Amino acid sequence: MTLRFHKMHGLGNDFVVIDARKGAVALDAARVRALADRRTGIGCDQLILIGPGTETDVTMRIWNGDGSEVQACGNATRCVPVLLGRDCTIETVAGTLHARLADNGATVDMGAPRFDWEALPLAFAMDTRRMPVGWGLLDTPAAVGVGNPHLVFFVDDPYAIDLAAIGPEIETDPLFPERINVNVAGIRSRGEVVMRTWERGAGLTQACGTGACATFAAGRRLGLLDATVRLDLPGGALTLAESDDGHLLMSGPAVHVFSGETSL
Ligand SMILES: N[C@@H](CCC[C@H](N)C(=O)O)C(=O)O
Repeated sequence: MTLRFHKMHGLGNDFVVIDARKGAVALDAARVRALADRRTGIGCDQLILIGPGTETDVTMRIWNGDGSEVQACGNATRCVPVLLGRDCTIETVAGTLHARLADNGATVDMGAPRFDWEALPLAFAMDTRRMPVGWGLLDTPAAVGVGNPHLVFFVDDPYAIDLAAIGPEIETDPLFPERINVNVAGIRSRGEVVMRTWERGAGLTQACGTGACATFAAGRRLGLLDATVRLDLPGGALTLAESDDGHLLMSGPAVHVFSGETSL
């Protein structure tokens, strides 16, 4: 049976998007890995399954390329209104998100960040503002939940960090029972940040929307950033703004590249 898909990306963080609003699609970790494989499959960082909503326009489920299902995906959330061609509400396991079309992409209300250690989770209680832990050259991170868990290290030069080497060690540290996404960020001014991400279940990506959200939220919590910030990721720039009620509003591009069919 052939499976129709859409290939999309947000700043090079790429997705296979399956629209199952008109008919259920069976997915498991093995099929996700097969579809995500960049040599024998279609290839993507994450696989996104869109379904019919009851209280919302649609539902969205997210799997990393390693087959792990996760709670949030910022760049993919911007792809949904682009695919639908309209503003929409999206139900995810992390809650309801509001997305609206904007110039060449979308703006998404990603909700309020979480800072409590149990929400991430961490294996035991700890100050998540400046954690008393370190790995190699990286230490004293902040931890932030934006539907999924993130660690944020503020460093002088994010491109001087061998993230491909240290990322997997941190991702799988026993301190993080559900693993964790790892962000390194350099603050250029109160309105500009340069950052990179080692993603849980996907590795180094060109961009991580929830990573940008977490970095912005951590910087705001530490009094280092203004209420609207440009974040420069390897694949391009996102704008993060804090709403009056403390929500994270993320704006940036989202692109439909092609559609196709597969027998995988
Ligand atoms: N690239 C996504 C994040 C996808 C999930 C993440 N790797 C996790 O495991 O939590 C984004 O743009 O937020």
